[in-house]
Amino acid sequence: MPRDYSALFPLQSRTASTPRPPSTIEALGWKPFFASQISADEFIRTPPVRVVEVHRGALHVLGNEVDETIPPLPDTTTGDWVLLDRERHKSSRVLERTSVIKRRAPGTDRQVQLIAANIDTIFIVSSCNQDFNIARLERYVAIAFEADVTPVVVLTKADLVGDTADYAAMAQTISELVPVVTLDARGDEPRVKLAEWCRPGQTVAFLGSSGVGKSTLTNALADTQAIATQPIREDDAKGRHTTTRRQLHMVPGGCVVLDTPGTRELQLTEAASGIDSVFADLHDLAARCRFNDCQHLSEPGCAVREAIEDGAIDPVRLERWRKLRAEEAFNTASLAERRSRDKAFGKMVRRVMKAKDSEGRR
Ligand SMILES: Nc1nc2c(ncn2[C@@H]2O[C@H](COP(=O)(O)OP(=O)(O)OP(=O)(O)O)[C@@H](O)[C@H]2O)c(=O)[nH]1
Ligand SMILES: [Zn+2]
Repeated sequence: MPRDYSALFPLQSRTASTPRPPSTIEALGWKPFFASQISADEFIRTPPVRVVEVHRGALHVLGNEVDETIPPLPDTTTGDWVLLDRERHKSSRVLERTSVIKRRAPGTDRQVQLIAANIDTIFIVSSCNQDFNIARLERYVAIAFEADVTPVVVLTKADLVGDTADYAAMAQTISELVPVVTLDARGDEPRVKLAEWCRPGQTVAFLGSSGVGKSTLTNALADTQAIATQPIREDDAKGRHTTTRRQLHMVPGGCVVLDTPGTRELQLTEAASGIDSVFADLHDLAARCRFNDCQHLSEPGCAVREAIEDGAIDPVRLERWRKLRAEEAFNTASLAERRSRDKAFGKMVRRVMKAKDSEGRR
C-alpha cells in the first residue's frame, strides 16, 4: 500500500481543493519552513513533535498521535520542533528555528537562557497605569527584533483610565514598525483586536510584568477561564513541581499560546542588532558623527547632539539607548569571557584525560 505523505505538507502549502481538518502538528504550528528540512522517510521514521514544556529532567512533546515525556536534549527549549528518534534518543534532531527568544540567565550565572523558539508574535503587555514604562517596552521590543519575532505592544486595563490616547501615543513613539493595541483584557476585545496575529498555526507569546493581564488575555483568546492555569493535557504527575511554567497551550481552533510566568526584568545579552533596530534613527545618526567611537557627549561633529539641539531627538531617549547598549555590551562581554573560560577548562580536562590515558597504556 502506498504511504500517505500528505500530513508532511502543511495546509498552507496545499491547494484549497483538498480540504481536511488540520492535523495535530499543523494545529501546533507545523509550517513549510520545517517540512522543507526533512525527507518524507524521516517524517515517517522520526515523527516531528513540538516541545510544549521543558521540565528540569524531561521534555513534554506533542505530535500526531504523540503525547510523551522524553529525556532532555541539549539546547532545546519550549516551542522547538524535534524529530523524535525512539530507537536512538540522542539522535533526535532539533529542527532549525524560525526564531528564538533568549535572555541573560538571572543571578550570577552569566549564561544565555533560551526562553522559547519558533514564536511568530510577541505581545508585549503593559497596563495603562503605573506599570507603563517606556524603557521596559523598548527592552522587550529589542528582544523581539533580535529574536526575529514580530512585536506588538498591548496596553491592557484601558477600561480603568479615562483616555488611553496618551499611553498609545507614547508607546507608538518606540518604533513605527511596532503596532500598538489598547484594550480591556477581559471579555471579547482581545479576540477581535488580536485576531490578525492569532490565526490557526500561529504561535504567540505574552511577555510583561506580573499582574498586567497576560493570563487574562490568554483566557480571552481561548474563550475560557481555565487555559492559562491548565496544561495542555492532564499531567501524569511526572516532574510537575519542577516545571519552569513555560508552556505552550493550543487554543481550540486557534493559535498556540506560550504562557510565561511574570518575567522579572529581562536582561539583554547578544542583542545589539535588536537594540539598534529599536533605535534605528539614533543608530543611523551616530554613523554620521565625525568620530567612530563618538559617545555623543561633547565631541565636535556629533550628529546626534546636533539632532538634539534641533529638537529632532529626545535627549531622554538617547539616554535610554545608551543604558540599554551599555547593559547589552556588559552582558555580552561577560558571556564571551565565560565561554572562553569554559573552553579553556574543557581543553585542560581533555589534556589531563589524554595524559592519564597514555599513562594507563604504559
Ligand atoms: N479592569 C481590568 N482588569 C484587568 C485587565 N486585565 C487584567 N485585569 C485584572 O488584573 C489582574 C491580574 O491579571 P492577570 O491576567 O492574572 O495578570 P498576569 O499578567 O497574568 O500576572 P502573572 O500571572 O502574575 O504574570 C486580574 O485580577 C485581572 O482580572 C483589564 O484589561 N481591565
Ligand atoms: Zn556623536
